[in-house]
Amino acid sequence: MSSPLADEPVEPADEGTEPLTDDEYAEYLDALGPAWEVVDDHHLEATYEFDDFADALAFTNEIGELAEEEWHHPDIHLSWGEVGVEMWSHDIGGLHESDFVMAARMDRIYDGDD
Ligand SMILES: C[C@H](O)[C@H](O)[C@H]1CNC2=NC(N)=NC(=O)C2=N1
Repeated sequence: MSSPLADEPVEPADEGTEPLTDDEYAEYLDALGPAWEVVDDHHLEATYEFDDFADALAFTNEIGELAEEEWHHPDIHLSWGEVGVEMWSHDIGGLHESDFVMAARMDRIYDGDD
């Protein structure tokens, strides 16, 4: 079941915006699925599991299309049966609401609800 966050627009941070603090991002993290964690108060991380490389590659391509549509891009590590994702706002050097929306959108694709 994906998060209502996935229905929010992806509105990347304006230049000069401060990254979210742990208190500020807590509500967004709570709204995401259990796959996601915040690392070093800097980025979101998740690992999605698949039956084989072909399925992992297909998912990689789907989230790549999402990233291009929204012009907000994850770092993706593609392996046999696994896709590792890191999500943060490079322009501000940390986390923004748009990163949590993207994470929820990726969950929705993984869950097949998209
Ligand atoms: C130059 C280009 O607009 C920027 O690099 C955009 C593209 N995609 C992006 N993706 C992410 N995750 N963070 C950014 O700051 C970002 N900025």
